[in-house]
Amino acid sequence: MMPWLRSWVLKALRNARGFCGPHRQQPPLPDPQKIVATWEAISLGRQPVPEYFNFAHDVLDMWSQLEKAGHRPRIPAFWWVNGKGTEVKWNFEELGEQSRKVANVLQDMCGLQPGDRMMLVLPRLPEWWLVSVACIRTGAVVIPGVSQLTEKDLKYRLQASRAKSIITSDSLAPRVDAISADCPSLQSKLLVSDGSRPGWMSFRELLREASTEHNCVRTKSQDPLAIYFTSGTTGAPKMVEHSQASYGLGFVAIGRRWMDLTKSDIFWNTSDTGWVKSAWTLFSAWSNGSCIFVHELPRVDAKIILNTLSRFPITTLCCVPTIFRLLVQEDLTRYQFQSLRHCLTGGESLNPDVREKWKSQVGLELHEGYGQSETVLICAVSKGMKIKSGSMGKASPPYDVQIVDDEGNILSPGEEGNIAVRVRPTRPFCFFSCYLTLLYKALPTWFSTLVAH
Ligand SMILES: Nc1ncnc2c1ncn2[C@@H]1O[C@H](COP(=O)(O)OP(=O)(O)OP(=O)(O)O)[C@@H](O)[C@H]1O
Repeated sequence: MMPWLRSWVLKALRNARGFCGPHRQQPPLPDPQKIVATWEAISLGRQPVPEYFNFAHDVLDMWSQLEKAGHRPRIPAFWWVNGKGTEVKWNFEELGEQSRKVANVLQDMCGLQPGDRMMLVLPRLPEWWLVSVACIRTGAVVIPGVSQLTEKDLKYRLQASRAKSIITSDSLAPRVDAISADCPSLQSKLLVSDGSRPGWMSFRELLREASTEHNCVRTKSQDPLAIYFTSGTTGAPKMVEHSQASYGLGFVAIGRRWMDLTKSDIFWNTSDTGWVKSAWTLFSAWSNGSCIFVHELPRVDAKIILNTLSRFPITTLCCVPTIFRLLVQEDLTRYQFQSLRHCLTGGESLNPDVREKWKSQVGLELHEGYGQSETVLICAVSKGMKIKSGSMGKASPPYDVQIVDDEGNILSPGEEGNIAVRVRPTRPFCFFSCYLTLLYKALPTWFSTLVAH
């Protein structure tokens, strides 16, 4: 064959097979607004959930490409400060690189396979966000916990979940050592520390050596992503499993509508990393291309929070009502929050007095939201909604939320009852998959919880 003809045939074949060689031009990147709008439509239940979905590959790596192509302002994707002058800033590309390294550590050093479970108990350190993303890259199921867990709590959680690996810091490691002989499933322990400890692998050392090359696993939308233990208000903590889609896609619209997040926003949620709210922030902020801001905040201190809000260009703030109660006790006229424009709260009842004080001194409303470990956001006061004292807002789509009696009958306005989410005939995709032992099928038509206030 003539050389020019051969090269023409080869080129045509390559293009026909979708070969990504040097001759083939990459298709132009879609408009970020259109991509987020598609994810948002899925998260509102208006479009079907795709069969395969992986947040790290489909969302974070997409933002990394969009960012490289100049479709995002030059703000970090992750911004961590410790209040002592140390800062960590990653854009989406750097976040991708770092989390791929962690994925290699989890796979090669901890032997984690898709579906294996890893317990993640760290204070607000950047490693928490890296491990969360790395678990998604490897298909490992993350089980976050708070640093206050006692030996008994740890033993219960490790035994019940049959976690294969745990990653934690110096303060919790002795408690894990005290009970690990009773947890036969636990095969590897990673320590996030500048020191070392017998029986533990040094996470930071392994990370230094790890490769940045990693192939993200292809996960189905229904594959497990995370297991949360509920607070145990009404009995022993239950193990709630969420899927790749329920968390990975379930927060896009919540991020847009309740949190009012865009690719230009810098979002600070002061929540402990062990609470679901930390994961809620991760998925809602990053799917909308926003920056997650974190202060190490070893102890809750109103002055530190107010100074941080004055010093950094934080646009969106989320704290539990208890923290807002502390903040409004300070002299807020001494602070200027140049960039702050939207405030959120949830996790416990908000006292109207706190909302009014915040509004009168800062000039911003507090937008309340309500949800449980089993759900994403159930109802909320979205931006622009009329704020009524004592109300937690309106149903957050795709949920059909009603107030029902103990038999599941819908009550009239003004009657006291249970907050209920309709789960039959159509199960909302963002609802939890199952309690680890109690199958979803066992639930009645309404999933309900006693109204707490
Ligand atoms: N805006 C809010 N106002 C009042 N309470 C809230 C609000 N948001 C969340 N909550 C509380 O947080 C709880 C969700 O916490 P979580 O799912 O961890 O477990 P739990 O329901 O407390 O515990 P368990 O199911 O183990 O008894 C809600 O049930 C509710 O009591």
